[in-house]
Order: sequence, then C-alpha cells, then structure tokens
Amino acid sequence: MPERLLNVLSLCELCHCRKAVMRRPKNFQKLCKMCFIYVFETEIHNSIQREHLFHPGEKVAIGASGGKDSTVLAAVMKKLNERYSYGLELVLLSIDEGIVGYRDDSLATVKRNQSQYDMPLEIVSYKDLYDWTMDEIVACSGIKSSCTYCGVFRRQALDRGALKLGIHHVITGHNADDMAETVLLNLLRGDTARLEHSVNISTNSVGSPVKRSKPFKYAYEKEIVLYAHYRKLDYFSTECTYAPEAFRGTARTLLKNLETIRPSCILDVIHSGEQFKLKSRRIHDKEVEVRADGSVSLPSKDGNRCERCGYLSTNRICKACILLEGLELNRAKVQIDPSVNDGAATLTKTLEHLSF
Ligand SMILES: Nc1ncnc2c1ncn2[C@@H]1O[C@H](COP(=O)(O)OP(=O)(O)OP(=O)(O)O)[C@@H](O)[C@H]1O
Repeated sequence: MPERLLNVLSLCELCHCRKAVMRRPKNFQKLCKMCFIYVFETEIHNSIQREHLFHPGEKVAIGASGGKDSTVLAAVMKKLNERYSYGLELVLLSIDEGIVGYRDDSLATVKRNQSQYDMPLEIVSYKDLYDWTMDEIVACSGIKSSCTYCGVFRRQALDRGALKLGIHHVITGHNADDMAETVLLNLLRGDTARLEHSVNISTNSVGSPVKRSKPFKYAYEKEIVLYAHYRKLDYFSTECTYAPEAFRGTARTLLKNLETIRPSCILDVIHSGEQFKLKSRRIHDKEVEVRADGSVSLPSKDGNRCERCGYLSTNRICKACILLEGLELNRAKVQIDPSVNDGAATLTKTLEHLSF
C-alpha cells in the first residue's frame, strides 16, 4: 500500500489539515481519505458535465456485474445524482451469463447492492435469451473463444434488458485502464476501424436505440479499488472462471508494467486514441473505410433487423445469431461424436474477418 511510503508527518496536499493516508496512483498527490473520495467523485462529475452525458429526467441503467467497477459506479452515480440534482432515475441491470460458481455469487452481491443503494434491479439471462449458458457454450466450443461469445451476447443482452425496462441509456464501469488496453489491442491487431471509436465515452451501435456510456473513462483502476476500500463498498472480487483471452491478457500485463514506470501512460494512450482519425475515401460517391490490409468496407445501413431474431443489426443476420448457428451445429456434432469441438472456434475465426 502507498501508505507505507508516506512520511508519517505528511499533511494532505488539498486540505492541509488532515494526515495524508495515500498517494494518488494517477499523479502521486498525497491526500487524506476524505479529500481523495471528494476528488475522485468530482472528477467523474466533471467528465459527466463536460461530455453532457445525461439529461434531467433520464432513466439510466447501470450495467451491474457485482464487480468493483460497476459497484463503485452505482455508488458514485447515486451520490452525484443526489449532490448535483441530475434528476436521473437509476436502475441496476445485470446479465446472468450462466457461469456457476462465478456469476451466481456475483449476482448475490448485486442483490445486496440493490437494497444498499435503494435501486430497482433487473436480471436478464443468456439462458432465457439464447437458450445457452456460458458453461454450456464452453463445454461445447472450448474455452478459447469464450470471450468472443460472451462479449457479443452481453452487448445485445444489455440492450435488450434496457429496452424491456423502457430505458435507452446504459452506463458501464469500463475504466481508463480498460480503455487504454483496448486502444493498445486494436493497435496491435491493426484494427483501425475499431481503434477510432474505442475511446468514445458514449457509443451507439448502428441503428440501436440504446446509447452506452462510460463515466469512468478517465478513472484509474487502482483509484476505483481505493475508493471502494475507503468507502467499504460491498463488491465481488473473484476473476471470471474463463480467463481473458491470451492476447488481451498480455496487452493488460504490458500496460500494467508501463504504468509502474510512467503512471500517466494510461491517460497518454487514451489521448493518442482520441487523436486517431480513420483514413477514408470515396468510391461511387460513397465514403468507404480503408482497413489496415488495404481492403475497404462500405458504410452500413441504419435500422436493419436480423432476419432470424428480429433484433437490430447492420447485417442480414446479426452476430449473435451467427454465433448461435455455429453452436447449434456443434451441439448436434457433439451429441453424435463427443470428440468434435472445433466447429464453433472455426466459425469464430471466420467471424473475425467479417465486418459488422
Ligand atoms: N454480467 C454483467 N451484467 C451487467 N453488466 C455487466 C456484466 N458484466 C460486465 N458488465 C458491465 O461491463 C463493465 C465492464 O465489464 P468487464 O467484465 O470488462 O470488467 P470488470 O473490470 O470486471 O468490471 P466489474 O469490476 O464491474 O465487474 C462492468 O463494469 C459492467 O458495467
């Protein structure tokens, strides 16, 4: 803990009267507990104001996983909504991916948060939406592509859950470390199309009526943990049973190592991402995107619906339905020959080359 490094006689550099108990991971400023809590909250408020994230009377769903980020998000949003009279109606929205021993425990935390923060809670499950749990998906297609399935299904599940509640704005606990990690990943993969949008504080999938925002875009993960610690928040701290994909994990480690040498590198990477503008050119009078490999993609149409599930999609069949098709094929094969389990992984690889 940074406390050990502090001179016992140090005073808080903000209030100059209470004893400093920590150094801010972001800029090494020595602060007392009360000033740190206030500064952390104020910085989130400033991001919200600067980006005009909300409007009075808006109904907002907090993507609540029970983990540290979304628990702190719920706690801070409740406080700011009251302190600055945002006039928001806040609701907790949880997705049950169906991971026994992980999500069932974290959902128990969200249920406690529901009463601690006095917010309504809605739980939507993969089983109800897709007739698959993540445990079943991993048993069928292997652990390697689990993050691909989970990511696609969760994004859609959050949208569907919000719409069920008549909500058009979902906020998530993605923090500065997550944002910098995504910039780095997209850069390393040469995924320029995603790179340009990966640092947006608010996003709207094409044609989707649900806006997604990240009020913690500039908040360091370490500070989120400290905030939860000082406010003694009740959160679930176990890692997902299905570890993050190897490449993302390596990018995360690289970033953490860089942060120890240069703490500002997290914000610097985000800043670099913000300055990135995609090269585009016009073909047949239409703006096209030029990918890293020189290939081009045409802009997608707004408001299309998936022919299978009827959900909003820029393609004829949405990404979730394509994944489900692979799973169903695999389920049939697994039922005949239990040694077959690479069909869905192959499909995932094919999907990586498609533009959505
Ligand atoms: N099962 C879920 N239900 C609802 N929202 C979720 C769920 N999983 C993730 N989210 C949302 O997406 C954000 C990022 O999730 P991710 O799993 O990438 O990160 P995390 O750092 O583990 O977040 P957390 O600490 O909140 O669990 C979360 O903060 C939360 O807002």
